[in-house]
Amino acid sequence: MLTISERLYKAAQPVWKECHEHPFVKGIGDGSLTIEQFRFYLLQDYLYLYDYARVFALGIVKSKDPKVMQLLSKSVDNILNGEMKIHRSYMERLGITEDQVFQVKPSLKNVAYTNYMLAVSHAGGIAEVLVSILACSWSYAEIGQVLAQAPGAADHTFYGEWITGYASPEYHSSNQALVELTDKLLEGCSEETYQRMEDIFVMCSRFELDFWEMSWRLES
Ligand SMILES: Cc1ncc(CO)c(N)n1
Repeated sequence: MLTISERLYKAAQPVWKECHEHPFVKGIGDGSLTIEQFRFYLLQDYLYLYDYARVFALGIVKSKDPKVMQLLSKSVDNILNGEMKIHRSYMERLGITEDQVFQVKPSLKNVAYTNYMLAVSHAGGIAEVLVSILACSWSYAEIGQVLAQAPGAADHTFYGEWITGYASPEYHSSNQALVELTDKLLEGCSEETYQRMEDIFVMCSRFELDFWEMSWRLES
């Protein structure tokens, strides 16, 4: 019998495969991505991450389990003060200040994605919150790992830092904790509930693909 997370993973495979094959993702891996495209992505992703952190914070509000609250508050800290260090480091390298990022308007697809996660999480319970963040976290952990396996990719002078960040044991283990928590929260759930979760997971995976595509095309 598959666990809930294994079922979700399987359901999203066609979309994840497209993410792995996307020229933006491949371009980070082989260093062929233009700095202009990466810069566009970086600014949009920086704005994205503040809302992403808000979704985790909503999970703290929705949870009654102190252990879950602790895990989610650690995740909020990991995003705002860990993951975003990668972005801040690239901003420094590219001469972009935080004030300048906040003058950038979030793109249509960026807003659509974060508003979807926030709406699902506001309307739902802790399980909806977890599942709506899981595709983001898990797909990045997998992309980081896959890209880091290519010889020299993690040592690339520009994209190496991004790859190393998402391939790190810290990122892997914080994602693993989210996968395990999702399984725990949804263990033995009804088929109806599972289907609702699958819809959320697949929708977020499609938004992930859209985010790569939007960044590739500089679509604001
Ligand atoms: C769009 C997007 N999805 C997921 C992650 C991983 O946190 C990220 N940084 N950006």
